[in-house]
Amino acid sequence: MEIFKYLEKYDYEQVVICQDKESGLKAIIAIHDTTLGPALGGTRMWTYESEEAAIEDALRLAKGMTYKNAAAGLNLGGGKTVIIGDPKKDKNEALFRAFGRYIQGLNGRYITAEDVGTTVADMDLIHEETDYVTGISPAFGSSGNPSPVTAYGVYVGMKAAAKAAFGTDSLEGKTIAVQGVGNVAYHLCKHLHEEGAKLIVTDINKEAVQRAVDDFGAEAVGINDIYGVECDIYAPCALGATVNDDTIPQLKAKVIAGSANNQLKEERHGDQIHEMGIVYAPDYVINAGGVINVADELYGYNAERAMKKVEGLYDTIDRIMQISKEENIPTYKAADRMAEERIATMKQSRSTFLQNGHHILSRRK
Ligand SMILES: NC(=O)c1ccc[n+]([C@@H]2O[C@H](COP(=O)([O-])OP(=O)(O)OC[C@H]3O[C@@H](n4cnc5c(N)ncnc54)[C@H](O)[C@@H]3O)[C@@H](O)[C@H]2O)c1
Ligand SMILES: CC(C)C[C@H](N)C(=O)O
Repeated sequence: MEIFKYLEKYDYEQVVICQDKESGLKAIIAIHDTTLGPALGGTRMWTYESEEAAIEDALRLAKGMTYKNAAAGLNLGGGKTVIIGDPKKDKNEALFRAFGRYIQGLNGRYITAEDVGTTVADMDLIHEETDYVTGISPAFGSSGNPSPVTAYGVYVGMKAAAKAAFGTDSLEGKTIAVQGVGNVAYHLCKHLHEEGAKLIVTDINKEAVQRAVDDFGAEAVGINDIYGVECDIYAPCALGATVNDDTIPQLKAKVIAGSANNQLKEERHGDQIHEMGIVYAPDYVINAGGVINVADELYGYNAERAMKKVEGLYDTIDRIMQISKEENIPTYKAADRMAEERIATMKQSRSTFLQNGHHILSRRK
């Protein structure tokens, strides 16, 4: 990867490579765009095939957060961190505290939270070194684990997508194929089960699968069988790029709606599913519940206010579906336009110089 060429192409602001020999910290903080406010995005801990793969993931995820935060109406820019390591084996106190010190060094340009492989306990360790972290323990007045809220947002967004495909937003009797039943998808399955949906699940973690089978009567299938199962909705809730050349021909679902980030391997896959008549709920719109929830901490956390905003994801997805239908454009394009227009408008309106400029962090004590 020619890093500066890539940064220039997608207009990234900053990439910070963090190393701490004693604790084993190897992290990449990517800040994509801070037009709307400080970059807020989670920290992923994962075993990457190569350093290049880790940098690429951080960059793609950071750009996704710019669009997610903009489309969700938040006054926040986009950033993300990846920590290279095995979340089961490589975590230690010093690692997260060293990472917290790097975040503190950015002086509010980047705020972190949970993502795949990190937990509230990890955020609490980061919090020992910096205030620029959300999703810490509720005992600190924080919102805690964002996953159940993300799941609720995916649930209401899925209903709006179902309305576009089936003419009703009821999920009762619908068959939903859930890929990955981790933190978000477990709670999503709970909502779907309660509404009377039939669940088909898969996961590389056998215990996670068994929990869904036991708790929700889900049917378990093999890792690669999930794409081709007879179902109404495919819910990608593991990692990204699962809508691709290999999987699209297998899909029987009429709707794609799940929590994973970067579901389309490439944009052309979004065009392809649109032409096939598959209704796609854009990933960064439907999965914004968690960031909406943690962002509320910056105003002094109020669960009721945050949940009301998360419920609004139904209307946002509904609006995207309408634009897509009226203009016959893929839903991902309708969502991108919505996000880009907000950033462009705010860039214009915030360009006036203010000696005492106000921003979202001004309210923090
Ligand atoms: N946690 C949040 O609040 C949040 C918010 C927005 C988006 N997301 C995104 O949603 C997705 C899930 O997040 P999470 O927090 O639930 O993570 P998680 O790690 O708890 O769950 C992911 C699950 O996917 C499984 N998995 C990994 N690779 C798989 C594969 N190839 N096939 C099947 N299963 C596989 C894992 O074993 C795990 O159980 C991620 O893409 C994340 O970025 C999460
Ligand atoms: C800020 C976090 C809740 C971010 C979350 N992992 C996401 O991808 O939206």
